[in-house]
Amino acid sequence: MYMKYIFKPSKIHRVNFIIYISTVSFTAALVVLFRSFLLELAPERQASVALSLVQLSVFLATTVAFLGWFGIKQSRKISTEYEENLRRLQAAEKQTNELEMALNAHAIVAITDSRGVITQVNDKFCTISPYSREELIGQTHNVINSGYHPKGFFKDLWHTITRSEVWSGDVCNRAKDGSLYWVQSTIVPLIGKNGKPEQYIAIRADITSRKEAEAKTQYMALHDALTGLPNRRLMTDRLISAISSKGRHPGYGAVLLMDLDHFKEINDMLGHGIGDDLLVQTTLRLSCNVRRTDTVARFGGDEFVIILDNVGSDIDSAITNTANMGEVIRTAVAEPYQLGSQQLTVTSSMGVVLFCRVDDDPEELIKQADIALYAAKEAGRNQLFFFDPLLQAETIERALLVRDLRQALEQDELVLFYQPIVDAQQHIRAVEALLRWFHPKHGMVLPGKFIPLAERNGLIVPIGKWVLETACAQLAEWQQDPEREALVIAVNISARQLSKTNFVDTVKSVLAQTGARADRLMLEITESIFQDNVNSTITKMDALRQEGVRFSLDDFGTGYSSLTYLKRLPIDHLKIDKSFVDDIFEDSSDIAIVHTIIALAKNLEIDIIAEGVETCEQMEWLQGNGCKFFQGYLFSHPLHPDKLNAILENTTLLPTKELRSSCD
Ligand SMILES: Nc1nc2c(ncn2[C@@H]2O[C@@H]3COP(=O)(O)O[C@H]4[C@@H](O)[C@H](n5cnc6c(=O)[nH]c(N)nc65)O[C@@H]4COP(=O)(O)O[C@H]3[C@H]2O)c(=O)[nH]1
Repeated sequence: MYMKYIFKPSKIHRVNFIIYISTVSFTAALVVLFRSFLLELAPERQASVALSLVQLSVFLATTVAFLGWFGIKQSRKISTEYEENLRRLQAAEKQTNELEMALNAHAIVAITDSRGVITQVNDKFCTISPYSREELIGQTHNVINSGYHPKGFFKDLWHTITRSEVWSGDVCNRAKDGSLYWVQSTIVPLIGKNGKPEQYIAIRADITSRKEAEAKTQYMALHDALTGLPNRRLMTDRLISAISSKGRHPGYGAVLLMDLDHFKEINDMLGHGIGDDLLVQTTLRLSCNVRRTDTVARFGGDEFVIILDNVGSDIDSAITNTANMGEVIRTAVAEPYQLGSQQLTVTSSMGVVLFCRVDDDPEELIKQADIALYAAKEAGRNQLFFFDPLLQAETIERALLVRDLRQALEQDELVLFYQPIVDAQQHIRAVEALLRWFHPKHGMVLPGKFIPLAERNGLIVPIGKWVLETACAQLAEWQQDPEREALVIAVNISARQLSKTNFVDTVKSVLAQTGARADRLMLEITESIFQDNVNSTITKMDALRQEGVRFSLDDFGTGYSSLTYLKRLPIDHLKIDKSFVDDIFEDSSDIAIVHTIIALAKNLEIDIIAEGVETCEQMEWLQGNGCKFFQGYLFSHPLHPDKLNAILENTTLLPTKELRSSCD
């Protein structure tokens, strides 16, 4: 196409050559012609004509010379221009080839006619699709339509390119083997003579891996890494849409907040690997026991949120259906788990709240479900509680109490009271350390109100350590006085404290720091301690017993049956719970239990302490049946340390003369 703008140099040389030859021939012909012309002239005219001819010849020769010089100059100029153009052309061709190669190496290219029928594709298109060229040409792009995009997407695309505008966007296509791939596509219309697009060139880049990475990042931002369940963020989104759907589909939905009972202990005792395994297995059970439209999400730790869509059109059916679904979940979770080499049974507690209004607040619903869950836990776990507005006030009160309890230690608001434990002669042989909290606003708070709260949030560990330090400091003081040095202090130890791996070291270091004798310290544990990891508990007890520390088992017979463990337990005393003592004259089965406990203790050579003795009759009956030690209001209420020390100043005999005489 460039040929019309330039001459070929060979042609120019040929023209110049012809001009030269013609000029020389023409001059030679003139000379011959002039010569014959001169010869025919009269001799006297020959000189003047010859001069004129010479002048003409000089003029002609000059003209020819000038023409020749000009011709050469022009031809050189044309030749230089030609070479320059040729060089440019070759560079342009090279660049075009390189661009084409680069385009083919990186882009998927297709050319279609104005109807979208494919007329050309490059190799890349065939590789990615992977259809052959023959299979593609003559087809429209429908052949790779993935169905991923809504119809409007391609409508917009066509609308843009038929208006002769360039369209760009990300498109998901389906390959011949059915897999999906993503391309970043630019479609350029080629405008024909009529001013309308007559072809389209689609240039695309494969962005499948980028899209996959984006999808993975998005998945990770919205899902829990361990279980793969929707996380708190996605759960909130789902809850928002479930609430807003109530405008279109009236009726009730439910939010169920579930957690595993004693998960923390399992994690602490069996390790985080087992804990994780338990969460994954729980996830499977939850997912298998909800409907496809429901959402199971991990809220954090061992807490799961289940959004139950459409649980009923009226409140009664919603409550019944939700309770049934909750029961299915609770039962599924309670099936034994195989965790590594061990089998474990874990129960769950659930708090439920129903919603039916489009303006329900998702955060508030979760808070209410949490309040209901808290209530389910308080009521003994392994059950489902519906949210009740009355619960809310109680929960707020408890939350405030926990806030204050955190400061109670620092603010010196805790005091250790002591309740005497006497022998049959009412000599004080030991005292039980019982915690009292003097709240600046509420006055004295009993442990029944704050110990369970402290257990729940772990505050019992620092509080328990303070109790141990205070009791041991008291022991060390009594050790200086021969009258009181034989006294023993019983300290309540919670399961949470005992589960700590450093429990033995903590007790030993408190004994060392205070200088208290180990054999004057009695640790009171309850049967609940044996729910988990009995072997580790026994090992810790053995280690402390070797130091001289004694153990008593509190609330015996009220909770988990530890009869099987009783034989293995390194305990020195068994405490008969107040509830049995209360009923020894009322309930024949309680009498039988007390008889059995006493007989059991005798066999195992363990001393019995009867707790909650309030009457002389109770004491006489217990004494008559082999009980040696007694604790209860009959002898003394728990006493402030000053009061106790005042009593113990002179004697360890309780100064309750009236009591003794009334019992005599
Ligand atoms: N009605 C009646 N009650 C009697 C009688 N004799 C004793 N009691 C009460 O029965 C409870 C005996 O303590 P517990 O079984 O160890 O039960 C304790 C113990 O489990 C826990 N507790 C108290 N102090 C501590 C502590 O320092 N650490 C831990 N972990 N728990 C503690 O709180 C529970 C309740 O303690 P308190 O309220 O002091 O209640 C005490 C005591 O005041 C009686 O004759 N009649």
